[in-house]
Amino acid sequence: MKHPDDDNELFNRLEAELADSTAPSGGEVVDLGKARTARDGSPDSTADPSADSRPSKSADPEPTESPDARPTLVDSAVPTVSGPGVIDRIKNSKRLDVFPAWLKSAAEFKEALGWLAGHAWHTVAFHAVRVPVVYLPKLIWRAPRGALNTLGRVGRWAVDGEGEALRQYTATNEQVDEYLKLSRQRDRRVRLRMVLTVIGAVFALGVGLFLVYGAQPMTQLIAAVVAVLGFGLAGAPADAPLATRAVIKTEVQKLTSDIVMKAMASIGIGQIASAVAKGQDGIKFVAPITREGPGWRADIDLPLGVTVADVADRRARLASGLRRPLGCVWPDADPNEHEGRLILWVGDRDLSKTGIVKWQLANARRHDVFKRIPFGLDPRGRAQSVPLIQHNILIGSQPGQGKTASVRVLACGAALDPSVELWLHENKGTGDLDSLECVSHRFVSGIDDDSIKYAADSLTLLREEVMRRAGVIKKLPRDLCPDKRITRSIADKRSLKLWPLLAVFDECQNLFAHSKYGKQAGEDAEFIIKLGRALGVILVLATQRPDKDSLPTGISGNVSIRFCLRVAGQVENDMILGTSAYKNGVRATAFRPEIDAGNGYLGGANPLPTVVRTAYLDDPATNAIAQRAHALRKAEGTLSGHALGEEAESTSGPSYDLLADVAAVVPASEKRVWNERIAARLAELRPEVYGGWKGENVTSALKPHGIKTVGVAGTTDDGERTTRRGIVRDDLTKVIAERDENRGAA
Ligand SMILES: Nc1ncnc2c1ncn2[C@@H]1O[C@H](COP(=O)(O)OP(=O)(O)OP(=O)(O)O)[C@@H](O)[C@H]1O
Repeated sequence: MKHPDDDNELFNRLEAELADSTAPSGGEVVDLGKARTARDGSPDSTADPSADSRPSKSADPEPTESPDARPTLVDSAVPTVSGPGVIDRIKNSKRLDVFPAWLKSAAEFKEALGWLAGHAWHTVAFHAVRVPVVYLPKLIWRAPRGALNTLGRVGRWAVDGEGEALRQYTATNEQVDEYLKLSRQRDRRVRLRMVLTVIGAVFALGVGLFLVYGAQPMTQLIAAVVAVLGFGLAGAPADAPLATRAVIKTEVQKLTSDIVMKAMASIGIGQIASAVAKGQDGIKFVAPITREGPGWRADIDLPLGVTVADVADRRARLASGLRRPLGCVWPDADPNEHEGRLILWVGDRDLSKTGIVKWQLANARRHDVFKRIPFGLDPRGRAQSVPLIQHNILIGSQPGQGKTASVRVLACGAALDPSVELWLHENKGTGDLDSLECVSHRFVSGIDDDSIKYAADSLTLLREEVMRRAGVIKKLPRDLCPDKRITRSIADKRSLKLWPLLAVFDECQNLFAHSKYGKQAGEDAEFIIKLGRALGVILVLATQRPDKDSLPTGISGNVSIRFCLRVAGQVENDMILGTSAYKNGVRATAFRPEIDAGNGYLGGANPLPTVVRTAYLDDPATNAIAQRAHALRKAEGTLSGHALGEEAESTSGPSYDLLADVAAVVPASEKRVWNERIAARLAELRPEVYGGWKGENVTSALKPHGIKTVGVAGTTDDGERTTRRGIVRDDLTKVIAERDENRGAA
C-alpha cells in the first residue's frame, strides 16, 4: 500500500522541478500556493486566471491523485481565447454570392425560366385535363348538397344560431345577467336578420322566376353554371377538396429540405438515420437549396465522421430516396471545404438523356493548344475542359462506351492549333480517326502486325525525340526558357523544332499486349510519359482492357489526366483512375452500359474527379474540323510527314550513316587515307550498301558533307610509294562533330 508521505514527497519534488523549469525561461515566479489551489479546483482557481494560464498544467496527469480520484482535466477550467481573432474570422468568412448563380449567367437564367415555365405548364395541364372529367361531375354531384348547406347557413344566420351555444352556457351556469344581455342581443339581431332574409328571399325568387321565364337562354346557361359551381363548391366535404394537388413529375419537382432529409435518412448511414428517428435533423443545410444549371443544389454538412465518399457509395440508394433516376443524382465534395461538406446536385433530367453535347470548338477557326481543350459538360451543365500541355492522358472503358469519341475531341482540339504535330494510331482498324489523317505527321489504322509495328516504331521514335528535345532545352538560354519546359513562345520558334507533339494510341491494349512489340512499346511509352511532359510530347492512350498485361503499371501510375467511362469492376476502375479511386467513391462502375456512353469520371483536370459527359463529334463533324485544320496548316506551312504523302520514318532496318561508317573504317591512327581504301573497307563493312564502291564513289558521297578530297601520299600493297585521292581524317571528325552539334540544337 502507498504511504501518504510518499505522495507528498513526490509532489514536493515535482513542484521543485516545475519551479526550476519555468523560472529561467520566462523569469516568472510560480506561486505554488495558487497552483495547488488551482489543482484542487477551489473557486480561487477560476478567480485567478494566471494560475491556470499554462495549458500544460491542466493537461499533465496528477501523480498525487489516487486512482479513484476525479478524471484529469484536459481542457482549461478558465475560458481562454483560442483560434483566430475576430478580424481573421471575418476575413476568412465565406462570402455568399450577392446574386444567385442563375441571375448572373444568361444560360442559367434561361434554364431557371425554363424550369419555372415547365413547372407552371405541368400544373395547368394537370388540372385542365381533369376539369371536364373529374372536377365538373364532382361539382354537379355536390351542387344539391351545397344548395341545402347554403339554405341551412342562411337559416342559422337569420335566427342567430352561432350565439346559441353561448346562451346555453350562461343559462346552465346561472349567469343571469349575461344571459339576459345575450337574449336581448339575439332579439335585436333576429329582428333585423329576418327582415333582410325575407327581402333576400323575395329578391332571389324574383331573380329565379326571371331566369326561368324571362331570361335569354345564354343568361340562363350562365346562371345555371354559376349556380352549379357555387353550390358544388359549397357542398364539398371539408376532408375532400375538389382538386387534388398536381402530381408533379420528378423533373419539375422542387427539391425541398424535407425531401433531401428523408432521402439521406434512408441511405443506411447510421448517424443520419438515428438522428432523424430521434426527431433531429441528422444533416445540416448550410445554404438554401437553389437552382443551379438544369437542377437543384443543396449544400449540406454531414454528421461528424461521415464523408462525401460514404454518400457517393450509396448513390443508388440516395436516388431511390429522392425518387429520381440514378443519372439525376450527383453527390459531390466541395474542394474548398471539409470532408463532410456535401454538394448534392439533383438534375431535372438523367445525364444520359441530355442528348448530344455540342463541342465548343465545333465551329472555331483555330485554337491554342496551350489553353485547355473543351471536353464536355458536367452534370450541372458546367463546361469541362482538359489541359494538354504538360500532361498525358489515359482513357479507359468497356467497349462501346465512348473512348474513341473522347479521343476524337482531344485530337480535333490539337488539330486546330497548326503548330501541333499529330501522330495518330488507331489499332482497332475501324477507321475511327481516318478523318484526321490529312493533318497527321504519322498515321496508322489497323490491327495487323504491320500496323502494330508502325505504332511501336512511333514510340521508339518518340523516345528518341524526347531525348533530342531534352538536349535542346538544356542548351536554351535561361532567360528564354527559365523553367526548362516548353512555352508558347518557344514552340513558335520553328527552328528549335520544339512544337507540341500529340501522339494518340487508340486501342493501345493491342499494342502493349502484342507478343513481339508489346514489351518494348510499354517501356518506351513509360519513358515518354515520365520525361516528355515538360518537352511538349503528349501521349493520349485509350484502352478497353485496363489490366496489367495490356496497360503496363508504369504507364497507369504516371499519367496525369485520366478519363474513365463505364468499367466493370474495381480493378479496372483503379487502373484508369488511380489507386484508391474506387475506395474514395470515384466509381465508374456506377455508369450503365450503353445508356451512359460518353459519361465518365475525369481525374487530374480539376482539383477533384468530376463526372463529364463528353462532347460528341460524329464523322461529318470531325471531317469538317479536319478540313479546316488542314487549310490552316497549309497556310502556315506546318503540314508534314504523312499529311504530305512523305514516306514514314521507320526504325525497321539498319541505318546507313556514311560519315559514321567512314569513321568506323578509318582508325584514329590513320591521319590521311586514300578513298579507294575507304571504299574497299566500306564494302567489307556493309556489302549490301557499299558493295562495288570505288574511290570515286567515296569522293562524290563525301563531297556534299563538305569533306574535300586531297592528294594523299602513301604506299600501295605492292610497296610502291605514290600519291592518290584521299581524305584527311581530321576533316571527317570535324564534320561529324559539327553535324551532331547541329542535330542537338535543331
Ligand atoms: N459523348 C457522347 N455522347 C453521346 N453518345 C456517345 C458519346 N460517346 C459515345 N457515344 C455513343 O457510343 C458509341 C460508341 O462510342 P465509341 O466508338 O467512342 O466507343 P469506344 O469505347 O471507343 O468503343 P470501342 O472500344 O468498341 O472502340 C458511339 O457510336 C455513340 O453512339
